[in-house]
Amino acid sequence: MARMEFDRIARDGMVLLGCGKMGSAMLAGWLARGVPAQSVHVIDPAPSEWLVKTGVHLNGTMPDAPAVAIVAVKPQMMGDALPRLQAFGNGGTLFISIAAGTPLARFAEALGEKTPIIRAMPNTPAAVGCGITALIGNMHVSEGDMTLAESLLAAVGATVRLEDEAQMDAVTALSGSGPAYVFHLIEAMAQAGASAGLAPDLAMQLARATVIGAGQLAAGADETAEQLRINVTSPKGTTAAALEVLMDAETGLPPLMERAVAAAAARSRELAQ
Ligand SMILES: NC(=O)C1=CN([C@@H]2O[C@H](COP(=O)(O)OP(=O)(O)OC[C@H]3O[C@@H](n4cnc5c(N)ncnc54)[C@H](OP(=O)(O)O)[C@@H]3O)[C@@H](O)[C@H]2O)C=CC1
Ligand SMILES: O=C(O)[C@@H]1CCC=N1
Repeated sequence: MARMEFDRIARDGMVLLGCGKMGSAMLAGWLARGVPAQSVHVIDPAPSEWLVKTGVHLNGTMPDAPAVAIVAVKPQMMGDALPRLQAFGNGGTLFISIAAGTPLARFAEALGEKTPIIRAMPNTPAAVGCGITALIGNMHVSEGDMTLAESLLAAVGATVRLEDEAQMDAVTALSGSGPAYVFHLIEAMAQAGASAGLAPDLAMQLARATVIGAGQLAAGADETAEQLRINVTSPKGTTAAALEVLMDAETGLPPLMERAVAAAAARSRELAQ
C-alpha cells in the first residue's frame, strides 16, 4: 500500500461493517500489508476466533471520522446494518461497499447525498491475494479517494475501474460469482472421471490439480487462453474429441455459461430493487 494511504488509515482509522467470508479475506490482506490492527474497527454480531485474534477493535467505540468505512454485509442485511454508519455520511469518510446488487444511489439515500461512495466487486480468491476487484465511484469520490480504495483492494489482488455502474451486474456475474463456477467445474470433472472408471478420491485429486495447474499456467503464460487450449489439443487426439462436445454451439459450454452468467446478472439487477 502506498505510504500516503497507509498514513491516512493509521491516523483516522477504518471501519469494517460485516466480517464474514469477504470481510475476513480483505482484512487478512490489509493486516498483512501493514494496516495496523489498532486502526481497524469491526462491527459484526458473531466475530470468528480468527477475527478476535487479529487484535482489531470489535463492536466497540467508533472513531469520530474514519478515513474509510467498508460495507461487507449481505444486501438483505443492509437496511439493519447501514444506520450504524450514518453518522459518517456527508463528511470526510469514504464509503466502499462490496455488496452485490445494491446501487450507489441506495447508499446516498441512507448516508446522505454528499457522501463519497465507491461500489466494489471483489471475489473470494482475495483470501489468497489472487482476487480481482472492479470499482466505480459516485460524483463525490475524488481521485485521491479512488486511489485509496484501489490501494486497499490491491492488497488482495488486481483492480479494474469501471466506466458505468450498469456494468456492475455483469462484473458480479462474471468475476464476483465466477470462482463458484470453477469450483463446480472441479466437481463436474471429478464426477465425470469417476463415471469413466476412477475411484472418486483419485478423480477428485486429478480434477483439482488439473484446474489449479491450468490456472497457474494461464497466469504465467504470454499466450491467450485460446492458444493454451490449442497447445493441449493434438490433431485427432483425445482432447479434440472432448472439445467437440464442450464447444458445441447449441449444447456445449459457451451457451450454458452464457445462460449462467445472464441468470447471475439478472439476480444482481433484482437485488437492486
Ligand atoms: N462471498 C463472495 O464470494 C462475495 C460476496 N460479496 C458481497 O460481500 C458481502 C458479504 O458477503 P459474504 O462475506 O459472502 O457474507 P457473510 O455472510 O460471510 O458475511 C457477512 C457478515 O456480516 C455479518 N452481519 C450480519 N448482519 C450484520 C449487521 N447488522 N451489522 C454488521 N454485520 C452484520 C454477518 O454475521 P452473521 O453471519 O452472524 O449474520 C457476517 O459475518 C455481500 O454483500 C456479498 O454480496 C462480494 C463479492 C464476492
Ligand atoms: O452470490 C452472491 O450474491 C455474492 C456476490 C458475488 C459472489 N457472491
